[in-house]
Amino acid sequence: MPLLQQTIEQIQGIDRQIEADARKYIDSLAKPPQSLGKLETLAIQLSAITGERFPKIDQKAMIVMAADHGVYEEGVTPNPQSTTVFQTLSFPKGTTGMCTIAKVTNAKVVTVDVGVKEDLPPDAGVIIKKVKYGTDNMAKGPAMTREEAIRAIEVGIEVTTEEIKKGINLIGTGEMGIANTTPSAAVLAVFYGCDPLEVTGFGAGVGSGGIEFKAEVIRKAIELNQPNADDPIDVLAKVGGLELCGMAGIFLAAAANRVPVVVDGYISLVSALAAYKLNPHVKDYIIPSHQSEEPGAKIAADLLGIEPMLQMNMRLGEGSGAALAFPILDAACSMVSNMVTLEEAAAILTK
Ligand SMILES: Cc1cc2ncn([C@H]3O[C@H](COP(=O)(O)O)[C@@H](O)[C@H]3O)c2cc1C
Ligand SMILES: O=C(O)c1cccnc1
Repeated sequence: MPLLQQTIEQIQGIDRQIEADARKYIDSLAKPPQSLGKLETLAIQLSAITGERFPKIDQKAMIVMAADHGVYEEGVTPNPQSTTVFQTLSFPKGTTGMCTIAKVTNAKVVTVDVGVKEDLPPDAGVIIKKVKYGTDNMAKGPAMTREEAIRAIEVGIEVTTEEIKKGINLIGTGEMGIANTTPSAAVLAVFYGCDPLEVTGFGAGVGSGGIEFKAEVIRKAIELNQPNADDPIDVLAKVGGLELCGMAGIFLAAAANRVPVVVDGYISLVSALAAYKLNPHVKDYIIPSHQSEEPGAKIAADLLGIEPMLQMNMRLGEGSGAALAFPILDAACSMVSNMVTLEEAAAILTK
């Protein structure tokens, strides 16, 4: 069976019994019920995902998918496309914004070239799994073929499965790809069935035509390619991006292997939504992080039914918000592992 199909079929819902047991145990700790708020919900979700009352997330990885976009030539961003290359090469050095946040919890950074326009040096610490040299311009035709989209999703599955085999027990999703808020908005507009302007934002900067022009390019691409909203792979292939596919693969592989996966901002959320449409159980394995400033991020999170927990006015991408959620997850695990129960605490009196 092809890898994508096999992975989709492997995904099952989380264990509701363990979830209920975890709730009961956390309620028995020395605190008023639910007084640790979202730390409790996170701990319960981690237990239900892993099947462990005391979940371990001591081997963390940020997986970054990097790729370029043919739609760049329409002028949707003022940033040079070469930014994708130098930023991608900076991840293994640990010097990007996300990397500096990931360092706080000693998270490993795994960088994957799934479709950067140029050949990267083989010794740069980037995993080279290039499906093609950037997408084609979706304003002139499909961004990629269905086969290429499937291959890019499989790259995400392969890399993630490999990391899990090596012992990684917490994953965060990240991306790098100049112009990728444009396909993100296109994919979301198709899934949500709205006018692109509603989900188009500033990204890392807009060209001289502003957000209206960016939305017009997206409108044109959707009209031309007619993606089928009920077929997530068709949508990703026609108006998506290679790193969006790669990240969808990360979500699928994490869920298939019962490993928690923290979703970053707008671009990651759109990929998560595509993976969710391939198997709705994926949602159980997704842990929210921050509320990106991009207007579409809220819509994507609502469609997924998850609530971002951090309001930090961030709009960088790269996985920065996901990495920022890692210490909070550590706190949730510490709470379950180290707190005494109310009964144990009260026993001090009788000693
Ligand atoms: C220096 C720099 C570093 C970045 N790191 C992430 N992004 C972010 O910006 C891009 C998306 O925005 P747009 O669609 O407007 O191009 C992605 O690469 C995203 O990760 C960056 C952008 C820049 C310029
Ligand atoms: O929220 C994001 O993922 C985002 C927002 C702006 C630019 N790049 C990424």
